[in-house]
Amino acid sequence: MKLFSKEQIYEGDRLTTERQNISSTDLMERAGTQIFNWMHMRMQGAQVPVHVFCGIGNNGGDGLVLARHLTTHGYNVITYVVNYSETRSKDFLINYDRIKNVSKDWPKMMTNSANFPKIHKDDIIVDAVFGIGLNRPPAEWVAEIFQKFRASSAFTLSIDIPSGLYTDKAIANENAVVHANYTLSFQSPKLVFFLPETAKFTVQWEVLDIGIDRDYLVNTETEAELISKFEILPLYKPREKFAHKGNFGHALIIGGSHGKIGAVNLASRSCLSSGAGLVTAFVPECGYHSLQASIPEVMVLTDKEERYISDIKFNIEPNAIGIGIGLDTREETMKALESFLEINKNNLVVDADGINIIARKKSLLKLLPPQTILTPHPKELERLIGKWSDDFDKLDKVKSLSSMYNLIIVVKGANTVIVYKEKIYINTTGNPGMATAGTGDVLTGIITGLIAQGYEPLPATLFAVYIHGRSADIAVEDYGYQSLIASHIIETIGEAYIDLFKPPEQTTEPAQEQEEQQ
Ligand SMILES: NC(=O)C1=CN([C@@H]2O[C@H](COP(=O)(O)OP(=O)(O)OC[C@H]3O[C@@H](n4cnc5c(N)ncnc54)[C@H](O)[C@@H]3O)[C@@H](O)[C@H]2O)[C@@H](O)CC1
Ligand SMILES: Nc1ncnc2c1ncn2[C@@H]1O[C@H](COP(=O)(O)OP(=O)(O)O)[C@@H](O)[C@H]1O
Ligand SMILES: [K+]
Repeated sequence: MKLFSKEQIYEGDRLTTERQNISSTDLMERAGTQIFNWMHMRMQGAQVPVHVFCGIGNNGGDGLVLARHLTTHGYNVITYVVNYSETRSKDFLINYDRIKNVSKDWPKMMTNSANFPKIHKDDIIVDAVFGIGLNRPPAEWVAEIFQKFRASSAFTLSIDIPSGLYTDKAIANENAVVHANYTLSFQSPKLVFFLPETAKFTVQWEVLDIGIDRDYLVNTETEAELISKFEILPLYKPREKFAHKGNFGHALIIGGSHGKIGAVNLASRSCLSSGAGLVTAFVPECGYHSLQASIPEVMVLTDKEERYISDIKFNIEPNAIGIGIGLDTREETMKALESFLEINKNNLVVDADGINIIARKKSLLKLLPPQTILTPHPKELERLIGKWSDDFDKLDKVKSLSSMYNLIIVVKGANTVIVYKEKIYINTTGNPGMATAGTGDVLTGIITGLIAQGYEPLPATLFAVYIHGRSADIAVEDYGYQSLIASHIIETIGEAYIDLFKPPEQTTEPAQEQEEQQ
């Protein structure tokens, strides 16, 4: 699913009115009516007090349309205008007149937080104060109103975006943002719903279709894209009946040191389970027996050193190499990695200590082959790009590193973000059960396995991140967040593949729940 920028959304609105020959007021009517339909379907006329707080722009206009329909359908609705500016939008004013025609209870004007009404925790708050037009911090009294929403504990439904969030930059003050239980977003979810610092402002979100011009939606390239089954399924490479293991490539996993051979075990097993034809592990001598005994399917090559890797030499011709897991960062291993990179021409996935070594010696970056994949967790990323001031700054820094060295960078975490040059892909699978040792090693194995069997680096990365999270989502059903371990994720890779071909359970766009609330 494309994530449109604020400018693209405004342009889509404008083009829609032009091509469908409707006014912006008509489009607002559609938007507000969609919100009303959504509430009406769920409330079925219930007389719970609904407090609709409207700003003075078009987001407020949506709120007024909603309040009018709620009123005419007999709901118990109280409407407020949070009068933060005298510059009211045209469509706000039109709808302000329209609501006055259907009710004797005109919207209550608020110019400070002192006249905030009493709101019971079982009431409903609709937040239509700011939409995507927010361009500077809300006034202090408006922020106080947002805090009063929260203090009331009433269910809070935000229209389009929780008020106080920008679409394209970080917030300055967490207290000046509405904490929504649910956000109904027009046409496309907003990027900030997925970033660590701002995802928490809405527990769930859902997209409402307001009939924006189809051609525009289909043909407009966005900088960000949400990755779910719909995007992944077309990347899948089916197997032919007469295929043999030679068709699915040879993957090489290089890593391990004394006490960290398990990382190579996990990556090699997940590499096999992702479908690679052959998998070889290259480890220090101490890893030989445990690997041979525990995964008979994997071939093992060893370094001459017992406890660490000192010289990466092999007599096979792999199609893809995953390197760095459990590797250690001692001097000898750093040198071995550098010598290897100087001669390597293979597709590479670099993880863990592989990244730490590169972060220590940045000149190694230029030795990486085109479209090398780096899979840093937050600490490794910080070593690589330095500290960032906020999520947007982080993404900018990752994009410039990716562009400068032609790298695919997997920023791991809840909603893993894959960055390639200026484009970002946000994964939708995965859960907090994955915050456990070794799950990153599993991801490295899957990406390497997919490249080995013929996937191009970028599709391989998207596919792997999706499947890795999906496997964990399947496994967590049996194990729960606490007892899920990396090996369980490997065991469910098969089910995650099969799941790709199951029809979706819901026909409409499901609501998306932020993980922290589960
Ligand atoms: N453009 C359209 O045709 C449609 C717009 N829609 C709604 O319109 C919203 C965007 O509306 P607007 O562009 O009017 O913007 P908002 O309603 O988000 O904000 C209103 C205006 O307040 C001003 N402002 C921004 N930050 C402020 C601050 N901190 N203090 C005081 N004033 C501030 C800005 O001039 C801004 O335009 C969307 O989020 C969506 O809800 C929907 O009705 C669908 C159709
Ligand atoms: N809260 C979370 N929600 C979803 N995915 C998560 C969460 N925490 C961690 N993960 C995923 O688990 C993996 C952890 O990788 P990493 O930190 O490298 O683990 P390790 O180094 O132990 O192998 C990443 O793929 C990351 O995206
Ligand atoms: K809002």
